Amino acid sequence: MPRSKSPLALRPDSPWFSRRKGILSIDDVPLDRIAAAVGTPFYAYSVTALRHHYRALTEAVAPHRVEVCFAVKANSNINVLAEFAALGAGMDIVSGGEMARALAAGTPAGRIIFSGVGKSDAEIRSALRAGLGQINVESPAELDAVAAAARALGLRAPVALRVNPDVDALTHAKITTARKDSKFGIAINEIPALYAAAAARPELHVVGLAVHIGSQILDLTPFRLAWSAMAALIRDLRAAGQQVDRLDLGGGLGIAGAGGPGPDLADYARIIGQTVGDMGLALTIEPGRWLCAQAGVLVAGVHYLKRGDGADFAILDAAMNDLMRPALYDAHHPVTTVHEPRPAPAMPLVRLVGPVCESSDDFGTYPDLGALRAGDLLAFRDAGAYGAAMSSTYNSRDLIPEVLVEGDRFRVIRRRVQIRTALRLETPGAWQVTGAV
Ligand SMILES: Cc1ncc(COP(=O)(O)O)c(C=O)c1O
Ligand SMILES: N[C@@H](CCCC[NH3+])C(=O)O
Repeated sequence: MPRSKSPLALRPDSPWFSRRKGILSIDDVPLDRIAAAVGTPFYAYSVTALRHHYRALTEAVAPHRVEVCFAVKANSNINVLAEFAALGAGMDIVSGGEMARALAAGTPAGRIIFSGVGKSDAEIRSALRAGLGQINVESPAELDAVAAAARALGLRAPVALRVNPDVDALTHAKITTARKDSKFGIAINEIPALYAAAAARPELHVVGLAVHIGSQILDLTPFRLAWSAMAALIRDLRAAGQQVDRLDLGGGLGIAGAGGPGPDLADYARIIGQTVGDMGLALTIEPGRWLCAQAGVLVAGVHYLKRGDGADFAILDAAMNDLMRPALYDAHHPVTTVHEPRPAPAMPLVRLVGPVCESSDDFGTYPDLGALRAGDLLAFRDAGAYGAAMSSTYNSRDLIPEVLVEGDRFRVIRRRVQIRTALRLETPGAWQVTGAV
């Protein structure tokens, strides 16, 4: 994960975050006003930023006629999905739950792609019944399961085979997905035989191939390698008489930290054009992070300050269950004080931690937040992707609110999910007797 060098700097590429009368605002809404309305911690997303990112990416890839399917896992709030659906996005999903969300958000079934390595029979059946546009199959066993479900339903399943091209995405080891030892996809040398076998099955409509090499990719070279390998594979398949109409290029485009620019969209689009652009393929990309990360913040309150060894602790009301990327991937999110930073005689080192009983409930050390006081609000930037979507109720903590901001208005799109409500839902069942002892 890239580490931010200058967390106080407001990025010039983020016009939706600015200081208004000294208070950090998202679009035209000061973050302390949202805090007063919903309490802290909370997530807030700028609709303007979501739209900006969607339009910038679709325009960049438009010359190559690429369909954009938002990876729902990055931010699965139905209201966020509805914004993308209204802009014309398709969706990339990985579970029955995500399918329900994508459909509820208004995405046409035919524009939904079902990815993922372990789809259940029930999920496959509902995908077929709903008429999803494409099921990306990740193993011969899963291909059999899809064929069996299609046969039972009397339908023809539109499938693509997900290829593992053995390419290192040069990202964090935990989010690289296409090295030889990865659980994802089917080894590239196994594809020709499997493709031919699948194409011969009447209950399958083999539309083409898919690939996804990892996430938070900043160096575009691995994309070039993977997509070139896909182009060569498709040429071989066609030479062997197979029909390959579609290629799903996956997601993975990374965002930069506050310190520097992210990958260049024009370069990304150029690589698509140079590798697979002139093969008469219907192309798709599945971006998640790039479309929504920079549109969102997590706002946390400083609860206590405490002397520490080397750095003082600021104990926040947000924790690893709200934003787990630092604990999981050592990710470092830029942090900005919502108020103007207070000058301090020497800029203190502050370690931002949460209340959860784990030492890894630690957001990292920040050198220049100024003098903090209890009650201050801090904004964790780049939190619009894999923030709320990955949150949990660990330590029986409530799921926190999410807020959508547009211009000078905001609306709550997820209320605080109280553990008390969850308790009511977890009514104990009777023990089942499973056999004689
Ligand atoms: C199959 C697939 N598509 C798309 C994505 C979205 O990735 P990102 O958010 O990095 O664009 C992922 C997540 O890594 C994925 O597994
Ligand atoms: N969840 C990860 C990325 C993995 C995406 C899913 N394959 C993140 O926050 O960076």
